[in-house]
Amino acid sequence: MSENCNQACQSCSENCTERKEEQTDFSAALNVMSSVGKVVGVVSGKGGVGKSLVTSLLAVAMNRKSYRSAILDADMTGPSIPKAFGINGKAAGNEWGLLPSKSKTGIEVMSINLLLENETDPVVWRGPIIGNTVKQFWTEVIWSDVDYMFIDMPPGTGDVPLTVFQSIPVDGIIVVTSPQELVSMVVTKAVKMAEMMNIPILGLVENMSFFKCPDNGKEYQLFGESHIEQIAEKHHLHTLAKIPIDPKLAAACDNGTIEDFQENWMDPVVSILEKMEKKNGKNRSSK
Ligand SMILES: Nc1ncnc2c1ncn2[C@@H]1O[C@H](COP(=O)(O)OP(=O)(O)OP(=O)(O)O)[C@@H](O)[C@H]1O
Repeated sequence: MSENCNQACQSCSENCTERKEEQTDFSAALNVMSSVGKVVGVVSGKGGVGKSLVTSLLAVAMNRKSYRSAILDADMTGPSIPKAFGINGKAAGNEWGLLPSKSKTGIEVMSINLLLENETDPVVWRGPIIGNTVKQFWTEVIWSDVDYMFIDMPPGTGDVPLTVFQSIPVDGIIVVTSPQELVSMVVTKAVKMAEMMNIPILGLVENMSFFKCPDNGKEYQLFGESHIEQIAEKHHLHTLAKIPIDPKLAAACDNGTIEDFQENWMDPVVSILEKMEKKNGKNRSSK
């Protein structure tokens, strides 16, 4: 038994012979210097549907509304947030913790790419190490007075999303999908995971919904007919936004100018976020 034992077996991770109960509380404490308001997880059932793009657009939209927003990039093996914001430098630190990088409009960002020697270095780590690193982004980063934190979750419903949901107090999640056949099944998996973790789902965002031809103004459903409304109805959810395929959007992500991109697709989500409740205020703001 550790000499600092406080008999709280439910939240203790020590492998100890005196254990009386299984560990059931995996929550991680926020850095004492941090202050974080509402935490929104952005998830997708599978990769490549535009989860990082939606995370970035949400942070930008809330920032434009004068809320202090931040992005915790938990997508360790495909960290694309710093690139979309044109953040190249390395994250700094002080004796109390790591400092997030700031975008040009003041959005705080922490991502594994801000810590690696070269941004092209692959993260070839086992699940538990990746999960612990995400936890450290919560416990060891000094998030200064954030109103809305968006977590770009790793795709799928595996080990790392589970660790994030268990250790970080997420107040609500947004599920990003694209209009393809498999979507119904993968959305159902993401929705079921959120339900199992007891986290409210704020709604669905369909990305790559359609392409609007600049020549004739017609909308084409390049990935086939959308079934988002039926999926939303099946799960008693709302479709919050539909984002078109837009080459200018891809270019903005590629050249780090996502903050200059002027579109109001996220406005309905902004109103939902403004009204959302904090699920559990405990341990949230420590300042
Ligand atoms: N609506 C869109 N129009 C044009 N390009 C898009 C759109 N959505 C996403 N893209 C582009 O598609 C690529 C993948 O998007 P993104 O990184 O957001 O996906 P993701 O779901 O986060 O992927 P993963 O989780 O697998 O890393 C990016 O290059 C992005 O710029």
